[in-house]
Amino acid sequence: MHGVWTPDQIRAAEQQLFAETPEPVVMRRAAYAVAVHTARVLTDITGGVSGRRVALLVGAGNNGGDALWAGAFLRRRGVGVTAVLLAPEKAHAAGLAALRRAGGRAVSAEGPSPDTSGIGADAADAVERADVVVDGIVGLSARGALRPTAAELVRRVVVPGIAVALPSGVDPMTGAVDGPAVSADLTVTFGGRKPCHVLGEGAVRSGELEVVDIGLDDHLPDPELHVLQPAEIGAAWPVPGPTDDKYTQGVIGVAAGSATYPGAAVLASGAAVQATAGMVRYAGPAADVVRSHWPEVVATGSVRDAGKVQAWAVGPGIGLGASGRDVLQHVLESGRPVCADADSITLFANDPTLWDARDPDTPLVLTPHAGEFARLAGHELGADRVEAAREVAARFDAVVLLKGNTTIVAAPDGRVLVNDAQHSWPATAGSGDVLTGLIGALLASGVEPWLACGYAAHVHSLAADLAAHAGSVDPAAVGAPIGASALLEAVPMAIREVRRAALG
Ligand SMILES: NC(=O)C1=CN([C@@H]2O[C@H](COP(=O)(O)OP(=O)(O)OC[C@H]3O[C@@H](n4cnc5c(N)ncnc54)[C@H](OP(=O)(O)O)[C@@H]3O)[C@@H](O)[C@H]2O)[C@@H](O)CC1
Ligand SMILES: Nc1ncnc2c1ncn2[C@@H]1O[C@H](COP(=O)(O)OP(=O)(O)O)[C@@H](O)[C@H]1O
Ligand SMILES: [K+]
Repeated sequence: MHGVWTPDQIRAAEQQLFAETPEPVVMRRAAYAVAVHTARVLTDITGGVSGRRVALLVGAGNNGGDALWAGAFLRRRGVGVTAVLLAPEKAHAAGLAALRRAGGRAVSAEGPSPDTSGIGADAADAVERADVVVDGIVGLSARGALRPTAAELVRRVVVPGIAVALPSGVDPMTGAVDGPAVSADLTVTFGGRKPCHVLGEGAVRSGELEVVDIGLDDHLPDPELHVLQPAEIGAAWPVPGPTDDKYTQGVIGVAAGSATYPGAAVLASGAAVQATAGMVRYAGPAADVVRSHWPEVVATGSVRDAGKVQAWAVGPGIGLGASGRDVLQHVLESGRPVCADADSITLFANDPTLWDARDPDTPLVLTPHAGEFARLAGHELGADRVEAAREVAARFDAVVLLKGNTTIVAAPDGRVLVNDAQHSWPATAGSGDVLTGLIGALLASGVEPWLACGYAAHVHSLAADLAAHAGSVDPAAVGAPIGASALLEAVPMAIREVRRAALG
């Protein structure tokens, strides 16, 4: 599991570190790493380092200081370095002096004769002629949208960009972007991942991420967020062992679909069939359709005669009427872990007395998309999706999986997992039904609910990616849109992939 720390946590750890290692030494350590990675990118794209050109975009704080020191190190390797200073009077003095000593140049972003968009000729020239641009505009202390001159410089960058700490223009806490922002090919960050590297637009804008050790590790508290790694998902994914039979692996009950929406039942049941080996029971009006698609499912017409299960997946397509309500109430009273999705969530929002049906000691997972989340929370989902999910998880004492390009999984005790899909192929009708089946199957196997959601979200987005690329894992392959059935079909491939990662 990778940890993710807030800017405040990182800053506090830095202060502790500075008590044993002077701040300038730490900065040079960070900057040296930026220089090493910039040299690597220069070599990748131009075949060498010496004689290449780098433009540094330098803001008013220590982020600019990092960039200036990195420029000084690059000069020593024969790189032509020009620093474009956004606030010349506030530029990091020691970094600027080091760059100049090494033979680097510094120009003002706005002078001497700015064009109509406020950029000076020397600055425009430096950005235009660079092989690589290093973004040291703003780092951990970024506030709000980029100011106009910084925004204009960022708009002009067309060559590969290396972001120092984080891509400027991205909110460090939420990853949200408001106006122009750097789209980095590579982000070199220090001490640990920050929320903007794994959330929303920020995850995309960060490009490849290099986390550099600057000595913070011993000073970092528990991380704010967690990101699961494929290998740990693969190692934990339940597969049958020598002494297992169909019952020992957990039986999942699927209560989904209706005469109008039989597809939801087929997709959720199919996902449960493919996720784990045990047994899937289906209960609802789509029993015949489910049986015809998945003959291995034991299907009945009603939750009341479904038989014994270890967990329930409930909601997709059950409707908002009395029968849907009755189904939800029944599974909540079963004393088994429940993954409640889709109509279940709206039913809870419409009738809060349903919460009373729940056994307080039995885990509940809620999997809303943004619209369902607003109904459940009683307010719109804002830019801070992590805090929103955390608040609702605590309020309802449930694990909340908030769907989207970045999936957030919040536990009632405040732990948060993040799954960044890195693509949008799952954005297709019915793919949520597949996710529900995956989570339910993992719950039935006894996987802890917070992790079950994290494992399922990862395998779900990976399955979509594999399906879109017809099974190819070649990053250069071109994808094509898929439907939920194709995603479902790719689930075993995705499980194989994470299990392969676990083997090393
Ligand atoms: N401490 C250390 O030794 C180490 C620190 N490290 C590095 O320091 C970085 C943190 O440095 P920091 O705290 O100085 O702030 P930073 O992120 O550079 O930005 C602050 C300036 O930006 C400006 N600004 C703000 N918002 C803006 C906007 N929207 N658009 C435009 N400008 C905006 C604002 O300007 P002002 O309002 O003052 O005019 C403010 O002064 C960290 O990310 C890492 O890179 C590493 O070297 C490891 C060791
Ligand atoms: N832009 C996106 N990028 C990646 N994943 C997405 C995106 N939009 C939605 N998803 C994922 O697709 C699934 C959609 O679920 P849901 O909205 O419930 O669809 P449905 O009700 O049609 O099954 C969720 O797993 C969600 O996280
Ligand atoms: K930056």
